[in-house]
Amino acid sequence: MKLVDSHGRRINYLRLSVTDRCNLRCRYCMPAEGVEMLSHGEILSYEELSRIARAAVAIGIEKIRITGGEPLVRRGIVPFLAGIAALPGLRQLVLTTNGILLPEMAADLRRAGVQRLNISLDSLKPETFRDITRTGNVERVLAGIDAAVVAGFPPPKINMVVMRGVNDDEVVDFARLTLDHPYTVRFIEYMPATREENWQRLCIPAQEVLDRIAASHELEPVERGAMAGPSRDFRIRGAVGTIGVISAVSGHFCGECNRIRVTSTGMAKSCLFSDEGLDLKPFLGENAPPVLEDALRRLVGCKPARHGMDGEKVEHAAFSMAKVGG
Ligand SMILES: Nc1nc2c(ncn2[C@@H]2O[C@H](COP(=O)(O)OP(=O)(O)OP(=O)(O)O)[C@@H](O)[C@H]2O)c(=O)[nH]1
Ligand SMILES: C[S@@+](CC[C@H](N)C(=O)[O-])C[C@H]1O[C@@H](n2cnc3c(N)ncnc32)[C@H](O)[C@@H]1O
Ligand code: SF4
Ligand code: SF4
Repeated sequence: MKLVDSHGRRINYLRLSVTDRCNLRCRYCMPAEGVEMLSHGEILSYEELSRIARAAVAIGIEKIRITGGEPLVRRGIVPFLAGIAALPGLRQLVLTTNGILLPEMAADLRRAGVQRLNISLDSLKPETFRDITRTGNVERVLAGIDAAVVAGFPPPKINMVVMRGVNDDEVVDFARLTLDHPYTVRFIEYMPATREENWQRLCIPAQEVLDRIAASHELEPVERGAMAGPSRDFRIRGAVGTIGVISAVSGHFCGECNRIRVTSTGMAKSCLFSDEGLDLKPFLGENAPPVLEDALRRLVGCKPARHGMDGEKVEHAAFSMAKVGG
């Protein structure tokens, strides 16, 4: 079954957030203190999240990405993932993580049926990494990447949010990782989720990132795979891995958007930057699959054509990336 929105875009990808909690405190995602965590009662149970996933697949979703907060900090995540992986009709179950818990969990995730991992890593320098994440140890993430490969995952996608004056001096180092590792390293434009003053100062346009790499390495475009996300991909000539840019702010990719989101409290969002969500909680009763499916179809029906951001202005209300799941 094909799910198409009112702008003619095929919607086949659900980003499902399972928690707002996290074992890091990245500066661009969470404030240092005073983060209001949701209570257990507010967070959907695994049974409820599974019902949403089932309904989504029933109406045409083929790829589910589990995100958070940090999805691996929620207790019981492995059996939940195994249940989602077994949904008939689902073609891809993938997960985005900060990698901190992968050394212990990678093998179990693979056994549960997760097909691919995207791992966030913003610096290879221990001090810069700690500064960005406020608490993190980069060695844990590097060990997590190794553990994922040993567990049999395909080479991970590594997500780096590029911030001027913070970690942009490492762009070429990250790109060079792909010379002898089969990773896909993706450079993400910093997004003004919280609408902070002077966000433009931090945000480096994807084209500038590409130009910096191209100054010392020849880049060739790479074809987009089926159900590809927003990344535009390239290869340094002769490299075993690839690089990608996610130009969330500048050259936006909304025309090819294929996704919807559901937060861990059951708020469905038709766009990352939508101010309104559709509360799915009233539709989560045990005997309500058709109502839930209808609600998700309605959500797809009101998906906006694009976000209201450009390099100068921001139209959305401030929101927490950790609550929405990126
Ligand atoms: N503006 C915008 N940014 C997005 C969207 N989807 C993902 N991103 C951002 O892209 C970055 C990487 O996201 P991932 O969780 O790795 O997911 P993805 O890029 O869809 O992954 P693939 O399916 O592997 O291509 C994060 O910073 C996300 O916030 C989107 O629909 N709109
Ligand atoms: C919210 S996190 C959730 C999953 C997991 N905790 C992680 O960090 O990979 C999902 C993605 O959103 C990205 N993200 C969060 N805040 C962002 C921002 N302000 N601009 C760009 N990307 C952001 C993160 O770098 C990460 O790749
Ligand atoms: S980006 Fe991911 S790891 Fe960093 S604080 Fe947000 S949820 Fe946690
Ligand atoms: S900003 Fe909204 S419409 Fe654009 S790609 Fe992201 S979710 Fe889709």
